[in-house]
Amino acid sequence: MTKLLEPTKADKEIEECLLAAQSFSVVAGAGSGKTTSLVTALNFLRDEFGSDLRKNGQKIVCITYTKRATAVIEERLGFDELYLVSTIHSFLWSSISRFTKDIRIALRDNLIPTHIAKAREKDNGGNSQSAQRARARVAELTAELELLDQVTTFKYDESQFSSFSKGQIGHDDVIDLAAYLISENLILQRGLGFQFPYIFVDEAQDTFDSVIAAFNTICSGEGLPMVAYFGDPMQQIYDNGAGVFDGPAGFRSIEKEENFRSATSIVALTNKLRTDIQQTPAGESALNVGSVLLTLIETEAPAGHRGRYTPEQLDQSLSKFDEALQYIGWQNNEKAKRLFLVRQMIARRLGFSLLQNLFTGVYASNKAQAEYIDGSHFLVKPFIKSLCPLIVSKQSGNNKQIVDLLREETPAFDILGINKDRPLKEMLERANSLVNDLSEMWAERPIGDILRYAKENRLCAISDRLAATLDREPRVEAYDNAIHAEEKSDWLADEFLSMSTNELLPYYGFVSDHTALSTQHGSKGEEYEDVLVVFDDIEASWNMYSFNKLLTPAAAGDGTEGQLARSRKLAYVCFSRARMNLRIFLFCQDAVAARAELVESELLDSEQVQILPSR
Ligand SMILES: Nc1ncnc2c1ncn2[C@@H]1O[C@H](COP(=O)(O)OP(=O)(O)OP(=O)(O)O)[C@@H](O)[C@H]1O
Repeated sequence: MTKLLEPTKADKEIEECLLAAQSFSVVAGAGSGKTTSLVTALNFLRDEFGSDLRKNGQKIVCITYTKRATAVIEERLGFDELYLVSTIHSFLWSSISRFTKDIRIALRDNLIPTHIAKAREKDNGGNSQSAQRARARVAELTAELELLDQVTTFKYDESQFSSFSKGQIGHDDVIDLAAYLISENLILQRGLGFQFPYIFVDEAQDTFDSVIAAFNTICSGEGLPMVAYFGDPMQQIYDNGAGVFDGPAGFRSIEKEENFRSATSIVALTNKLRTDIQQTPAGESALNVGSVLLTLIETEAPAGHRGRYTPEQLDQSLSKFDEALQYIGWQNNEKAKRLFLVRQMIARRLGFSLLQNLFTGVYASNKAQAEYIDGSHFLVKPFIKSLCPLIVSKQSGNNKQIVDLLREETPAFDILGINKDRPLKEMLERANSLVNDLSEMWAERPIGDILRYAKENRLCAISDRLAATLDREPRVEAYDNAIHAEEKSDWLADEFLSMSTNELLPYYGFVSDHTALSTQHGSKGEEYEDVLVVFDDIEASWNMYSFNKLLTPAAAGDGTEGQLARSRKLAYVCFSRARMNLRIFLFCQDAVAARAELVESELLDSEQVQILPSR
């Protein structure tokens, strides 16, 4: 059912800007309907100027922060080719990738020398590890610089790191490279400005400064092209973000003061976390008080290494979490989204800690880690795409789904594939017997055996890299980072293949977004009826944040400016995801003192703060 949208003053102002081809920035808090206004504006442009734009072969570009947001907006626009909805990385790369010569010059004259200068700053000439690493990095980059002329094409395949001499541009470098090329190259500016006369940027607070500057340069003249930013400085939760996102000279700043998402008690809390914008509940949500409740969970002072819990203390803290869930009556609230600072906290609760440790440990490169997080790493991909869904279907007795999965993902069952002439009945029987065997092996055999079975019986697509890994002997040498750093993925694979399958289903559930657990950063842009935000600084063990110091500084001590700003913004993002009911768990060491401080600070009323009774 489509929601009835209330007309807002901001939408009127946006229309005026679009008709006058004037750039603008919409600056507004959480739940104010920025994304909604963005989609409304894109539809308005289609109605007003769509046919002319189509005739000229021009498109409206809309930059989103995540691929998920891209999909949502594309759908809301009816997959119309008038729009190019894209993440910033793909948009920038598609804009510059043809300019091989210019890319080479930019790398030679700007990007690589900048990297070299940065590495030199870390070299004090001494023998410390960081100085040695910095010198090695300078040498590596200098060698890359010399090989640059031999590169015939440059590519960006979403990998995090660049290998310039192989023509590979990494995630962060794409941004710097494109921003540099656009701001230096008038032809590129004009070309982009003609092709995309309207540039829309959602979540502008987390868009890189250099990109905002580049878009502003493209749109610096009178009339089209124009740029429209939508964002909230308070929701800047990634350090690369601009925070502020003014348009080019002459832009109009548009504000929205409504909050259409959250019930009034939640808006009252989020208003207290900021002073720049104060929201008024609006629309249907203004009719609900909803509820906010913070539960203080007292734990012992950490007795482990570097201020962490000992394993026993960690167990205690996990069981207190379960007790607190019972205490607030949410142990069976399946729809409540539970937000945690770090993935390891989720892994512990869902049961994939060993996998999490492996893919964030010494054998995992940053690339391996990133691919593990999105499920695309060559070792885990067959499980995410085929084997876990097959086991889940088998467990729930869904035979039709088994056949569908096999047809979609497996060469041997493809209706146009090698077995296309075999009778259907025979294929179904074969599918059944293979999945039965798979399911029996699953409980007993290590991951390596499962993959070999899947490979032999063509149960899923197996990449060449995985096939080679399955065929080689395990490495017998003890891992030595000084010698084996380049080949560490062998040790990663060997350990993975020897593990049991126990943790694969919970990991698959999390990666496929089938669980109610999410990272706090990952909740950005989303909304849920009920939200539980979990703050345990000790378990999270991420010093960049301290929610105890943010919320109860007298009890927990003063945080650094950075810690407090980051924690405040993330808390704001998390709290503002809730439509109706917000629950917060704050682990602390002196619950009575923390409660008194919280109430005195007037962030929450006394009936909104409770202490988990000790057993
Ligand atoms: N004009 C409106 N009338 C009624 N409901 C609205 C209106 N605008 C937005 N909403 C509703 O309010 C909620 C929040 O909207 P939206 O996600 O667009 O806000 P946002 O500002 O982008 O949020 P955030 O910055 O927190 O991610 C959605 O459920 C949306 O349907």
